[in-house]
Amino acid sequence: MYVREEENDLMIKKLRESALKQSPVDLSKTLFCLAASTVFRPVFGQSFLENTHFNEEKIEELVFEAQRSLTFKFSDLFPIPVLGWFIGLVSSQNKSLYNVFNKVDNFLNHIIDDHRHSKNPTQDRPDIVDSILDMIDKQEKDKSFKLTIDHLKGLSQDIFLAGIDTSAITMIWAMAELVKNPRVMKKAQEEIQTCIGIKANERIEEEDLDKLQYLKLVVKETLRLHPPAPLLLPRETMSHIKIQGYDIPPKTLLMVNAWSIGRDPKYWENPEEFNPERFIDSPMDYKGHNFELLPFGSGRRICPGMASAIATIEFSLLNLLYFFDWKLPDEKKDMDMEEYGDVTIVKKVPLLVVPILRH
Ligand code: HEM
Repeated sequence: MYVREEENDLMIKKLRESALKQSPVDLSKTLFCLAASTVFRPVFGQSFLENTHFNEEKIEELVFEAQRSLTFKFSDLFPIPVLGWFIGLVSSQNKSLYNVFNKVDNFLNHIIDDHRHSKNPTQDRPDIVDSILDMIDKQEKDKSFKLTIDHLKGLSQDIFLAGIDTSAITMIWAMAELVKNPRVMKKAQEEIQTCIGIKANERIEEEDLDKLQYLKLVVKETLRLHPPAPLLLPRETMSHIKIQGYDIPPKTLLMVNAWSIGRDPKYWENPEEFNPERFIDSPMDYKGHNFELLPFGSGRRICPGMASAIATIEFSLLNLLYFFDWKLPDEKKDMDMEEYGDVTIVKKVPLLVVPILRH
């Protein structure tokens, strides 16, 4: 069975208990944990979550702390590098960056130590860290390229910082939009009912996703309105360029505002409206070919995790909509859609909703 299926089964089991009690659940937390374990297990294995003090909550804290430290630095903004560095020093920006780097490095050391020394590896082993450690140990000495622990740490850090919260944020916004727009929720559930029906084994499988079209449009519309990385990742010009009459010298930091492009009335009709139907019969996709929709970036450095993220997001939404109806807690009148953040944009107020059992 796939990791994704196992993790969703676990999530549904816990949500069923809340549904029986008719108590609200913090879906923001639930979906962050789901995204964390779905990304972690194939790469780092389950055992370090069990063998060390790093649980999903600690990981969430570390991911957000590290991402906050990635926002603009004085050294990025001042043309004379030493001046930016000096302001960073007196404002203690350099110190906090150094502290976060140490925390992430300490976390990665834990993972590597756990893989090197754990006598009783639990499920999911060998995982990707095991495979790379094995390659490091067995590589020939005279090769010009040498794979090192630093390469392993770099790869792990990329996956850790780029792969977890982005998927979680998308699922959270998708569920918030669905609860806020009952027409869309109903239509997505009707499609599931028609195309999948009632599963005899009460389990959703990844293959079930192939039968659904509208759910995929819901995800696309969510990524238009709520790209998790609103400014993508910074780029630097390699040579002198001219954009719309502006001269841009080499080595200039450029940001692409995918958030505002996705809401630009020049390209989108009623841009603030959550309307997945806008993509019916439209060739527009998020794979980097249409510059009106760039949640994963474009070009050579487009997000390498796109296919995996989409599968995780679509599959979890399918599970949530197949097993439950969703409503706001009685005391709430409307869904709060306030956004927060810069490197990533999260839903500021946790998504508190009540699951009602369908199956
Ligand atoms: C909805 C989920 C996700 C979104 C919206 C997203 C978005 C992005 C964006 C905008 C970039 C920068 C691309 C550019 O500058 O053109 C990026 C880069 C990256 N993403 Fe994702 N991502 C997601 C999920 C993932 C996952 C699941 C992984 C890995 C498990 C991942 C790994 C990476 C890595 C390693 C990079 C850096 C690539 C490079 O610089 O060459 N991402 N992502």
